[in-house]
Amino acid sequence: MEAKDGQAWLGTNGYGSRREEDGVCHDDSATPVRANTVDELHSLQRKPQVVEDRHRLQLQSISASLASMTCGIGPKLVNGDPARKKEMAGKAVTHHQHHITVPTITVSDSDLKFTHVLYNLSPSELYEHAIKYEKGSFITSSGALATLSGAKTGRSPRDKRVVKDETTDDLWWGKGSPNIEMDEQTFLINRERAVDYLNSLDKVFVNDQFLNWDPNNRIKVRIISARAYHSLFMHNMCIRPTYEELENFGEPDFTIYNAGQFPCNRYTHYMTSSTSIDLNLKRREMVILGTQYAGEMKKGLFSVMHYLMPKKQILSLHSGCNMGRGGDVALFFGLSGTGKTTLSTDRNRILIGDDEHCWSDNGISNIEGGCYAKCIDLSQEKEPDIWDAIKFGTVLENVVFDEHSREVDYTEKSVTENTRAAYPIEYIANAKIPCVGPHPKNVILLACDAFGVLPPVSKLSHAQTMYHFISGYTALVAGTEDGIKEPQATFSACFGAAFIMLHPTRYAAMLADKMNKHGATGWLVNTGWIGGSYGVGERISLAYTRKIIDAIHSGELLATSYKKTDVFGLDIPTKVEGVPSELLEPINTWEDKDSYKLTLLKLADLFKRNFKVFANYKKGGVSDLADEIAAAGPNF
Ligand SMILES: Nc1ncnc2c1ncn2[C@@H]1O[C@H](COP(=O)(O)OP(=O)(O)OP(=O)(O)O)[C@@H](O)[C@H]1O
Ligand SMILES: O=C([O-])CC(=O)C(=O)O
Ligand SMILES: [Ca+2]
Ligand SMILES: [Mn+2]
Repeated sequence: MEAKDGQAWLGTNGYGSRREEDGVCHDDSATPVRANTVDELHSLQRKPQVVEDRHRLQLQSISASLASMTCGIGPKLVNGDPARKKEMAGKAVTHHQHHITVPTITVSDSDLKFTHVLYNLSPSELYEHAIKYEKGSFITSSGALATLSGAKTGRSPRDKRVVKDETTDDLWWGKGSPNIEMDEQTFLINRERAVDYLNSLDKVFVNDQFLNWDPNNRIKVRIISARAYHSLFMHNMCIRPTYEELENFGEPDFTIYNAGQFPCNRYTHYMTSSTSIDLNLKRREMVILGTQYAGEMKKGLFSVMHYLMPKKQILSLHSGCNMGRGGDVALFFGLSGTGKTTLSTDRNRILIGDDEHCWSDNGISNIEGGCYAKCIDLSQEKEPDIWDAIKFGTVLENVVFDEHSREVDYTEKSVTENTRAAYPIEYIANAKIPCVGPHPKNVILLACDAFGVLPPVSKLSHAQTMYHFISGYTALVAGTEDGIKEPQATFSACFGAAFIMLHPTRYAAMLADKMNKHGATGWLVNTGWIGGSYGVGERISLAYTRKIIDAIHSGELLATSYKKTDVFGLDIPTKVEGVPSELLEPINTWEDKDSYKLTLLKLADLFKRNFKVFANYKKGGVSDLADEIAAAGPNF
């Protein structure tokens, strides 16, 4: 048989044939190919890569990002891959191993050592890197990439620092604020430490992606990291650029240097541990040292949006969001673990996003391109859509699985209670792409009340909505923030004090204004305990909470009759379709009524004391509302 230029060999009849010789049947129906070795055969799998000017510009841009502050110019670039030494020829070469959409670039500070830059790799490539090089990375039975985040399995809010300079006067500083100051010089020391670390590696991953589905307010982000896990996580969580968008990406608006495997130097000023997450708004950069928990990148960028968006009169929100078939949009506010992801992911509705949104004059837009679901006790029966999203491409953090079958045991907490799945939003079957929607009709405040005294649902007046939004009460569920081992009552302004950059009243004023203007109704939903506090009672079933949420969406709860509670003065419905009526009033489910009353007063007192600092705050623009809002809290 003859080879025909560049064509695979075909059988004599062009299709392969069956011949009978010596009474033996030879099956040569398989089409032979022109290759003498496995390597040659392998090379036929790939399409040739063309190195274009634009790719050269991208390399230059990445080189500038990775430049040491003290050395001036950025590291030298060559194409290559650490596993393919022969390509380290010291110059840009056209090579056939890679498809054009996944250029592999090499960067170095010295001519002697090269650091390979792996630019916007695909999930398949990132899987291969993770499995080959990162201990604890495995493919689970459903196809997800199981990985370990190391010693930190939750965020470290006490290690967050924000550079204080002339541009950050309007930030929220001081008591209660998440913004712990650092100076520019110290930031540069940590930045240099991260850049030196990254440049010392054989390879780094670079993601160029977008945040915010609102095309007028989109920002370009670059994430430089050392692990395929981090790159795949951000691939899933940020908005993925199309080929054309990537070609025209240009310079990023914000850059993350994730050197999480490497600690900060505790002798450095402002450092109180070996972990540091440093935000510099003027330089538009973030440095991560001493934690590999990927949520730091996600929430670090969220903080940036909480700074940039309000400057444009756009409200940034720690909320989930979904939409009914009729176009009615609901927001789900709540702290970590209260149910934003679980309840916004709803078979009967269209998912706009599970965690971070913007509310502009044009409506709602998701900031992210993916979802980040808690996995503890996940079941196919209770959360079928999240279950189905855990497949090839999904990052599964810190889960425990069977060594042989690779079946995940979602009840296992031995690594952490904060097990997580990060998947692209289109893995949810009824996601809305692009992730935007009209102005919300319902604003649902979720609280996971470990005291068990808040009603499962109440309708809020305007002032009550503001009061509870500013209070941001919940019982923090174990594990999401480092060091918290069991549920405890907590207040977090705007249901996200760890991420907001301005004073809470600034966001509250914007929310009040938007809800007024667009006629949205506020609700308080307790997804926490009934029948007693944590330890005595139990968490309300997800099935009941879903019924309550259904009744809010359908309008059923607007039409029903209400009863006012003591102390908190909440309006509770007397009937909700599918939920036992006695459950709607907490005192009914408590055996020990005296204990209920004491607990109610205890919680009310905690609310009161927490709100004091806000009640007197006049700077934020809600001053005329302040008295009314303060009065909307508990009275006793
Ligand atoms: N009645 C309930 N309502 C909502 N969630 C419940 C309920 N009972 C149990 N859960 C569980 O509580 C958890 C809610 O977590 P979810 O991922 O929705 O939190 P989140 O608000 O999105 O937090 P984060 O901001 O950290 O992502 C899930 O594990 C869910 O299964
Ligand atoms: O940031 C995280 O680790 C998870 C999350 O969504 C939150 O805490 O709100
Ligand atoms: Ca979530
Ligand atoms: Mn969140």
